[in-house]
Amino acid sequence: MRLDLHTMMLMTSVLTLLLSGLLALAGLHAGSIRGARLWALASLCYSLASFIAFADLTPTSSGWLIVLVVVLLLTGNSLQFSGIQAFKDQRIDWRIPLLFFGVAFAQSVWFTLLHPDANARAIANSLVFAAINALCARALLIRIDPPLRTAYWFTGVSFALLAAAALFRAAILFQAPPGTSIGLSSLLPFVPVRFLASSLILMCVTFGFMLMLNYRLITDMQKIALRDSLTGALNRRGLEEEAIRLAARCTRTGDSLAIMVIDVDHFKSINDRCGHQVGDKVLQRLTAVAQASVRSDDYFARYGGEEFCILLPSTTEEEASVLADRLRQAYAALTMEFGGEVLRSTISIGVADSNHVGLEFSALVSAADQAMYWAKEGGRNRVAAHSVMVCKVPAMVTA
Ligand SMILES: Nc1nc2c(ncn2[C@@H]2O[C@H](COP(=O)(O)OP(=O)(O)OP(=O)(O)O)[C@@H](O)[C@H]2O)c(=O)[nH]1
Repeated sequence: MRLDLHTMMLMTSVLTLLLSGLLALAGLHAGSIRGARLWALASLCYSLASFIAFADLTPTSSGWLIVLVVVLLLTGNSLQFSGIQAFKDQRIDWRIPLLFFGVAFAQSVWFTLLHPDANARAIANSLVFAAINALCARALLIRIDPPLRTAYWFTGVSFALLAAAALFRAAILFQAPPGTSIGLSSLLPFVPVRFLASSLILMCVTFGFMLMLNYRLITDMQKIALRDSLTGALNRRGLEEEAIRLAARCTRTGDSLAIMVIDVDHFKSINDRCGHQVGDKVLQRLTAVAQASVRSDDYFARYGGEEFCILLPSTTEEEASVLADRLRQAYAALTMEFGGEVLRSTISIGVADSNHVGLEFSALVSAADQAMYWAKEGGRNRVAAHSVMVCKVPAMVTA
């Protein structure tokens, strides 16, 4: 089988142009996800470079044409790196693409005008490409949760292969007798194979970017589905998922799992007196106070209406009651002001733990809910612990 270099260049040019369009379209509908447009531009640079190479690169091509192709390829590579930074919500450090662009341009001019040496130029170019591809690989081969990890690593490994190929090319050129050219204009038989391999890996990089976009959209949607839109806290579904995970962990470790059910006192009257919007703001304030008082491995959620839950791993009912009372006091001390009207509100909290009712989530919620109603019955603005209430006559634990 004979590989025709020129046909492959044209095919690469057309395919990268198509992929550029696809990435641009994906970027249009990717919402807040950044990076896709930079990758689309990068693909366009590769398409142009391949087309110029297809149209004009021959053994007698001028050095300037090669400079143009190299600069386009390097611009594409640098834009890919900036796109990765943007995708990861990092600040784009434009100094890195500028540095690579400057180095490639300066050394291309040096080896074209002042010190014409095709081999030395190709070695220098290969080293610059190896460096930027290695940077891209390093930015992607990181610890990250699945499913994004699959896409990151697929793309990162593709970049690592491109870096290795560029280093390999530099090593071969270094050992070649002066004057040997293994660039695209070379007539050596392995050049088409190398071009095909590089083009395929480049396609893998672009598919990797699409996979990254796709997986990011999926994780963002999953996050939205598990969050309450008013408070930003976990919603009931999100809490149930975390509860299943925590119950499995507690079964393994033997730790206890505690739960608080929190309900705003006389919330209906706040709504009736001040309006629904003020009611919403009160729920947001309570969320802020609760989130400030929970530990990083506790899970705070809006369970529904004006009822909230906190799951506390490795915590007993007694410990949770102390935390609950601190939260109750912090919220009661809060003075809220909405449109000139000063408002104070209180909460009632029911507490239960897995040592008394088991690790089943529904059993935990219903025990804490029952305790919360006892707290309401006892006069509100209180904490009630389920096991204490079950053993004794309904009397308040703290008030
Ligand atoms: N503003 C606002 N109100 C809500 C929301 N969800 C539920 N509510 C209101 O919360 C109120 C709950 O009232 P009730 O269940 O009677 O309880 P309460 O007035 O807090 O009385 P106690 O719980 O007995 O202290 C209802 O008026 C609901 O309309 C919400 O997202 N925003």
